Amino acid sequence: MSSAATAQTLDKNGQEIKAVGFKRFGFDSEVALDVLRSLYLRPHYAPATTEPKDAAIKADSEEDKFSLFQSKSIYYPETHSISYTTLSRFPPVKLLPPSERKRILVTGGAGFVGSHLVDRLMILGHEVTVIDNFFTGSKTTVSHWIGHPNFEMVRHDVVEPFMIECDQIYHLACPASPPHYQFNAVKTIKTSFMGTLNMLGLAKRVKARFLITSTSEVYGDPEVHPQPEDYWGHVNPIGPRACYDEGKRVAETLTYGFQRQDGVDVRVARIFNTYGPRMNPADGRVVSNFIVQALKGEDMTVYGDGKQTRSFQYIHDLVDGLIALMNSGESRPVNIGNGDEFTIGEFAELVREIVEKVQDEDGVKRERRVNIIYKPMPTDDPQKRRPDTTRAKETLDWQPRWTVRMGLEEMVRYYKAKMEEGSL
Ligand SMILES: O=C(O)[C@H]1O[C@H](OP(=O)(O)OP(=O)(O)OC[C@H]2O[C@@H](n3ccc(=O)[nH]c3=O)[C@H](O)[C@@H]2O)[C@H](O)[C@@H](O)[C@@H]1O
Repeated sequence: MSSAATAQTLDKNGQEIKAVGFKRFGFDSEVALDVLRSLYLRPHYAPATTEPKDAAIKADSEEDKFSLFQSKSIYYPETHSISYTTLSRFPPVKLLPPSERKRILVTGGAGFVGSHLVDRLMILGHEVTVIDNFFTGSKTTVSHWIGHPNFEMVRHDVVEPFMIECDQIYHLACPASPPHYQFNAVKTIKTSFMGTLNMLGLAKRVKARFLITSTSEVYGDPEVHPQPEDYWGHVNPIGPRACYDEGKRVAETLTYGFQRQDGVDVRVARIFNTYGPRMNPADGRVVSNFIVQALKGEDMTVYGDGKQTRSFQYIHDLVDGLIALMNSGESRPVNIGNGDEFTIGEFAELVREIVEKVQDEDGVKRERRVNIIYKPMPTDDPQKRRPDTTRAKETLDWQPRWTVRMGLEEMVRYYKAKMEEGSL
């Protein structure tokens, strides 16, 4: 077994990360990292720390203890079939007094970002309702909460109105990876426009605070570097990415329209490239592609000459930023991203090195070192991207803590365990 279970996760200042989140703006979002890990990493990488008190259900082994809080899928290669398990016991959640317990709606809550946000809000003791149409999201990302009294999941497409009493709305629903959002461009822009209109209408009606996850893509192929929030962007309105970029731009316009006209309490997060466990391996984005390719021993595909840049943020930093923004008084757009910028060529080499490190720790023999190969550049692919996060630092007191290396190591372990189970 790997030594990774005991490996330390160090932040950008070399301090160990034991918990994520913080108490800020009257909202406590702090959760022990091992508790979160017990919801997505397998036992040999992250033993669960929470011991059940009841002797009758006390687990015999690390493996049993761990599986108390995580649903599993077991793959049977002979019949190419899969068996899903459900939990008989839920991860412990905080007992909040009713005055502090919020009713929170998360649209797109079964997606990659949504599921991590849901984990955090649930552990913190809030009542969470997820709506998702499962186009890119999956029930497996939140299956460990299904049946919990504080949790509800509804199959619903945000292009149709939805009614619920709630205090806060995190509006995440929209396909976000270029191959997915270009698959049905009309549906993507419809989701951004109609979905945001419906959720803003709901926020207005029930007087909920509304947060939309916008994107760095509103800056298009930027002529200003790094990108501050007051940069208006450089977007091709008729190109293949426009359904997403312009969709999110109009969603922001709607959001501020409801604020000005109807007094809706709004928050706008512009999220920069984010990665982490539960990213769909077939997502098509660069981090999942590179890790899966390297783990499978396949060539890693760099598009173009690999000189374009991106700045990668780990999922836990993003969730910290989203929760801080939601509970703050900042209603202007806020960039949430990590300023560590890489060329895609450099990034391919870093991912390859980290995959090899994790394989070596686990005693995996490689047949060969994977190659990095070059493929045509997609149309309108932005040449550079790095967030200016001064506003988030000043108004939210938020800064990313995870190094790209630390986040990548964890994500590699997550995908590797999935591959060993046969579910990837
Ligand atoms: O996160 C963001 O800020 C936004 O950017 C992403 O778009 P993009 O930056 O193009 O993300 P990727 O598809 O991961 O591509 C990053 C870079 O890697 C390249 N790439 C991608 C995949 C691959 O296999 N190889 C490769 O070289 C792409 O051409 C691009 O230059 C997503 O579209 C959005 O969800 C998101 O809002």
